[in-house]
Amino acid sequence: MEKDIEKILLSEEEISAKVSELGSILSEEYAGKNPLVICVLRGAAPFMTDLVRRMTIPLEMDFMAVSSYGKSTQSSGIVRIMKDLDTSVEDRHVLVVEDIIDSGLTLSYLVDNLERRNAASVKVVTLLDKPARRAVDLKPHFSGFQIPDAFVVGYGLDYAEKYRNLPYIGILKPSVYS
Ligand SMILES: O=P(O)(O)OC[C@H]1O[C@H](OP(=O)(O)OP(=O)(O)O)[C@H](O)[C@@H]1O
Ligand SMILES: Nc1nc2[nH]cnc2c(=O)[nH]1
Repeated sequence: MEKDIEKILLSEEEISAKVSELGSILSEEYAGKNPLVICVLRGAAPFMTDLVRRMTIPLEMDFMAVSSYGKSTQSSGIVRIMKDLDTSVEDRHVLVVEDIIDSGLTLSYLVDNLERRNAASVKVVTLLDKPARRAVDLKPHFSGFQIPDAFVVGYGLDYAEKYRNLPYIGILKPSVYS
């Protein structure tokens, strides 16, 4: 896998420090609220499992899987729920955990969907934010790193289901996907 990486953008240590910082911020934000922390499968799984272990308050976890049509390295904007929550979000404080916001289309659909289910609040934490490519007006409430407009893999992020288990986040060599 290493030979396909052009450059390491965020090291394991940098990611770990940021996850701890976000965990502290979110523990304060959600103290006494027993939030429902939702992982958007599959990319957000490593971030979610590390993040909740840096949160020091009672919380619940659930998982959703969505699929964007026609996606390889670009979003199409059409989102379908492949696996729904097992928990009702009605009157719950919901925190959606994402690995990356790119066009924003996936999250804009998800936030809207969860708000319609009468959640008490819906907020978003993303590890990575790529604002250069936003197609909708969506800003995460909590964000780890803003990154440049490049295709990144590792720490949950894949290309064709590969590289999710890299412990760091790197920029993929364009020759791998072009
Ligand atoms: O802001 P957007 O342009 O909508 O892109 C962001 C979405 O793309 C990735 O998921 P992907 O559909 O690749 O699924 P995965 O998490 O299973 O890899 C990522 O995990 C976000 O959910
Ligand atoms: N793996 C990966 N998935 C994405 N989905 C949206 N942007 C990206 C990206 O840069 N890398």
